[in-house]
Amino acid sequence: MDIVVFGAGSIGSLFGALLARVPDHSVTLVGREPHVAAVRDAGLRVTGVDEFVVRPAVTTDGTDLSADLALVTVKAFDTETAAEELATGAFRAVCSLQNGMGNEETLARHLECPVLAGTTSYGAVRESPGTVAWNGRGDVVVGPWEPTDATGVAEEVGEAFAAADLSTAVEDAAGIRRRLWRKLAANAAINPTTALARVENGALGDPPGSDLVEPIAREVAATARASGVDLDADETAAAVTEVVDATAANESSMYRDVARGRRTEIDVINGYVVEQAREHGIDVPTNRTLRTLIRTWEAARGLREPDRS
Ligand SMILES: NC(=O)C1=CN([C@@H]2O[C@H](COP(=O)(O)OP(=O)(O)OC[C@H]3O[C@@H](n4cnc5c(N)ncnc54)[C@H](O)[C@@H]3O)[C@@H](O)[C@H]2O)C=CC1
Ligand SMILES: CC(C)(CO)C(=O)C(=O)O
Repeated sequence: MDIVVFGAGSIGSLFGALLARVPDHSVTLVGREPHVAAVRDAGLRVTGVDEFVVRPAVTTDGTDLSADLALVTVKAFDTETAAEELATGAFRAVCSLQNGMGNEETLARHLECPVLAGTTSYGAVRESPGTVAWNGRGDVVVGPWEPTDATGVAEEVGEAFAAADLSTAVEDAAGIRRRLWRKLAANAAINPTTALARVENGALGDPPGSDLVEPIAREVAATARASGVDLDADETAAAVTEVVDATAANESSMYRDVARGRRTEIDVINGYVVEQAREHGIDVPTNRTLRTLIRTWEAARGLREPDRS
């Protein structure tokens, strides 16, 4: 399969490298300098879980590309620009592997090809130009964003991932939405709390940290149900606790963003929960407080405009 990976940062570089190992796949990474120059000069080095070097095609120009699949791996606040650039090319399908919600709607607004949603628990950090650290093996799930199209394409993408030895599952549209909401619950509970308390995920496994996990997860589950996605509150809270335990040694992505003074994905995580809850007349005070705290930090650091609404 011909695959463009749009956003050759941490997870994009890892997926690009794993897919590029398959002789039948042809991979093009779209990224920024100096990473692109380093990959062009010496290849893309993977360290950690497995160590290898691949030589995918690489470019800084995301326009006028064509492939069977475009994998979108930019941070959520860059999805709009990515979609605009991808819309100048031609793809059989585009698939987001991003965290948070709303990325698929943004892609569908700009692109005519079928949009797939994806979620992954693989872990990666791009440590230096040309090198990505593969920190954790996980799984990847894909499915069509809309119920009416793309089931066949989702199966093909699943096969392309499986050929790269990625642990892959394919869901229908209802199934992938449930998966995304479940991941959203984990991100809503873990990311802002660990970022604000400056702790690894495992600190939420016991009181007082664990006291926050349940109310956040329950608010997300209630919002999901109001949005037509059947998430049981007890199961969701238990699933989030499992993620806390499984990733106990991790610094969450939001903790890393805040520690490095970078903008976070708060808008598509707790921000999304607050917006959806408001539409359905549900109160989500814990999510609202966390969203506002992280937004306050971003505004104070000049990473976002102050909210006037
Ligand atoms: N890193 C991880 O282990 C995981 C990340 N995710 C999600 O995947 C998404 C990406 O995360 P990371 O890879 O950690 O972020 P990252 O910041 O390391 O990578 C994104 C890359 O996209 C590049 N980019 C953005 N716009 C571009 C454009 N127009 N043209 C070329 N390059 C562009 C950026 O320069 C950056 O290198 C996020 O939504 C994140 O939550 C999901 C699962 C695991
Ligand atoms: C699941 C979790 C919380 C693992 O760290 C994650 O996805 C993130 O850090 O963004």
